This record gives sequence, structure tokens and C-alpha cells, in this order.
Amino acid sequence: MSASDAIVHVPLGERAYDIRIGHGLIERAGELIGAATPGAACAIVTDENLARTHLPALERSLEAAGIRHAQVVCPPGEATKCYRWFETVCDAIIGARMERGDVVVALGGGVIGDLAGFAAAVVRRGMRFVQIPTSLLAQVDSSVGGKTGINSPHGKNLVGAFHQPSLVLADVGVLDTLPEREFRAGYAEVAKYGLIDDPAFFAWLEENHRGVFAGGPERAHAIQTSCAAKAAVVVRDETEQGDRALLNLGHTFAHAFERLTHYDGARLVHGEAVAIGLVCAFRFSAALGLCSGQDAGRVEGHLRTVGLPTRIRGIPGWDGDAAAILDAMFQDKKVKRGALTFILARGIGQSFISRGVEPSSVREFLDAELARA
Ligand SMILES: NC(=O)c1ccc[n+]([C@@H]2O[C@H](COP(=O)([O-])OP(=O)(O)OC[C@H]3O[C@@H](n4cnc5c(N)ncnc54)[C@H](O)[C@@H]3O)[C@@H](O)[C@H]2O)c1
Ligand SMILES: O=C(O)C(=O)C[C@@H](O)[C@H](O)[C@H](O)COP(=O)(O)O
Ligand SMILES: [Zn+2]
Repeated sequence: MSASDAIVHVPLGERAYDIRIGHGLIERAGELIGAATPGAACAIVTDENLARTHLPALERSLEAAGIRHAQVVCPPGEATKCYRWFETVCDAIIGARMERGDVVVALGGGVIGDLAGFAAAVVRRGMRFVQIPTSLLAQVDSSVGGKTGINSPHGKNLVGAFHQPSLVLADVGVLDTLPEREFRAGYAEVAKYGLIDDPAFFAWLEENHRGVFAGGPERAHAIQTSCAAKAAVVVRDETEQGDRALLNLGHTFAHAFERLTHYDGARLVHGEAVAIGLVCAFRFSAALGLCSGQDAGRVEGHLRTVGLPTRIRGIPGWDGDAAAILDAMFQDKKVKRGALTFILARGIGQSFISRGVEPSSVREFLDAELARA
């Protein structure tokens, strides 16, 4: 145990768990997983990048704690969140004779977390699950809250389950090996929490983003603030019957862009799609007269300052039209009785759920965005 770890508790009754944020957590994973799930063996799910960098330390730690472990290594990238790799991961866990009481450990970014979590939700009708998020995005968002799943050719995350982890170990030190593009992409989800309901945090990010990117103490503060923000929403509405949809700010747009680029991370990764989606959500809100153009400009300005893409027309290799985006949006899980739902905003930190948004107004907005120089 280290006195300097921060802990965000997620009080979900019998599914309650801790998010531990600190340094050297992979080296201490054996001890921490052993304490959270005594006597359990571990099926580690990871990708090739993590297998090279941080898997050996995790294996040493499990061995030192006397924990039996097996692993399955997947290719990196969004395309892995698919039926084929889901089958491979499930069968690897089963083939390693992992029992229902054993633990699936996700060592990786959001792709691995979502895929491994979904396997944990269904193998032997539900195994325990530990998240060791290694990307900024996974540490601030995907490892928390229990959304797991894979993509369909029809749309993002369309097959999945809610399955909460038993423990989250966010080792801030592992971010030192994360490629800069991926760190930046994860920052979009950090900014999202300020934009949802915490204008002071967004203003803090505007002032302190350099420290977050440089790995100063601001980084751990941003991760902790993000986890606490997400945990608070998840505790209010675990399975997205209402308020949890706020965490989807920017995502009705983002998921359409990801599907239209065929989940090709070389062109667009999730966090980049979210950055463009956040700008769209605010610009759409401004176009509808809900929020000021000044606030929409502030959102775009900040994301552009940190180097994130902000324009639909900037998506590499995609030159489609508004009809294609709108068509993809109709596969969104927030669609209700055929009507679109968007998370819109009355200002920075003042987002709200808007049901039954007219497709014609979305179409008009998208046409104008696509015509933007
Ligand atoms: N479940 C949720 O609540 C939730 C929330 C947000 C996003 N997501 C999902 O998360 C996914 C995106 O996650 P992501 O941005 O982490 O992408 P990712 O999992 O593809 O990871 C990004 C890249 O960085 C590499 N990487 C990760 N950690 C590294 C490290 N420490 N050192 C070196 N390389 C490292 C990975 O191998 C990969 O190539 C999307 O599928 C998205 O839909 C889920
Ligand atoms: O946890 C949530 O709830 C979110 O919406 C977080 C999002 O950042 C994340 O991308 C999530 O996977 C999207 O969920 P989906 O239900 O729209 O697929
Ligand atoms: Zn997201």
C-alpha cells in the first residue's frame, strides 16, 4: 500500500468498488487483486503494445503474490472490439480453466477494457473483473462505470452488457509510454466532465492543460476529478435510465463518425471523434439558440489549443454528406421510439438531455458544418 494513492469509491451497494489512482500500482497489483478477490486466479486480457511494455511487471507481481494466471493477447486498436476477438477472448478464458469465481483482468486501454469486461460478463454467466487501465481515456472514463461491449458493423458498442469491475487500478506512471496522440485523445473525455456540469473544472483545464500533458501533479488531479465526476453520475443511474446519458455528451456525433470511418484508428480514434462531437454538440446548441456562440467558441478553442481535431471536414479520408451521418445516428442506443436523443448545452457546464430532436434540424446543422471552410 502507498500512502500517496488516491481512492475514489464507487458506492454501488453489493457492486461497490474502489478506483485506486497512484504510481507503481502494476507492481502492487498481485497484492491488491489478492486482497480484493482472495484465492482467485487471473485471466489477463491485453493487447500487443501492453504485452511488450507493462505485462511482464503485472505477471511478476501476480507470481510474487502466488496468483495463478493466464493471458490472451489481442491486436491493438478499435477493430479488435469485434465479434471475432470476443469469441477468441471468451474461449481463451474458458480454455485456461478459469472458474466463475476467478477474475478477468483487463490490462490496456478502453478497447481491451470493453472487450474483456464483456467477456467477464458472459463467460460462465459472469466472472469477476478487474480493470488496469493504461491509457488516459481508460483511466478517466472507460474503466469506471461498468459499460462493456463490442462494436457491430451497424454501430458502436451495440452489443454489450453492464458489468461492474471489482477493482480499478489506475497506475499513472504507465501513461509515460502512451503515444502522445492517444494521450491527447483521452483528454477529450477529461474536458467532457467540465462541459457536462463542472464549469470550474473546464476553466481549470484551460489554465492547467500544460501541466496535465507534461505529467505534472495536475495530471493525477485531472484523473481523480474525472473519476469522481463519472462515479457520481454512475451511482445516480447505473444502467442509463436517465441522467447517465449526460456522459454521452458529444457521442451521438462521435459514434456516427467512428462507424463511418469503419473503426479505423489510423483515421480517427474514439477520443478524437469525441472532440469533434463535443464541438458539434455546443455548436448545435448555439445554432438552436440554447447556448451562446461564445461558449461554443470557447469549447472549440480549447480543444484546438491542445491539438485535438474539431471539424467534421478534418476527418481524414471521409468526404461523405449529412445524410450519411444522420443515418448512422439512428443506430444510437439513445434512440427512443424512432426519435433521436442528443445531449445539448445551455452553456459550459450546463448540459442536458434533449429527447425527440427533429432530424431536419440535425440535417440543417450538419449541412452547415460540412460547408464550413
Ligand atoms: N466503457 C466505457 O464507459 C467507455 C468510455 C469511453 C470510451 N470507451 C471505449 O474505449 C475505447 C477507446 O479507448 P482508448 O482510447 O484507451 O483506446 P485503445 O484501447 O485502443 O488504446 C489506445 C492505444 O494506446 C495503446 N496503449 C494503451 N496504453 C498504453 C500504454 N500505457 N503504453 C503504450 N501504449 C498504450 C494501445 O495499445 C492502443 O494502441 C473505445 O472503444 C471507446 O468506445 C468506453
Ligand atoms: O459511461 C458512459 O455512460 C458513457 O457514455 C461514457 C462514454 O465516454 C463512452 O464512450 C461509452 O462507451 C459510450 O456509451 P454508449 O452507451 O453510448 O455506447
Ligand atoms: Zn467516450
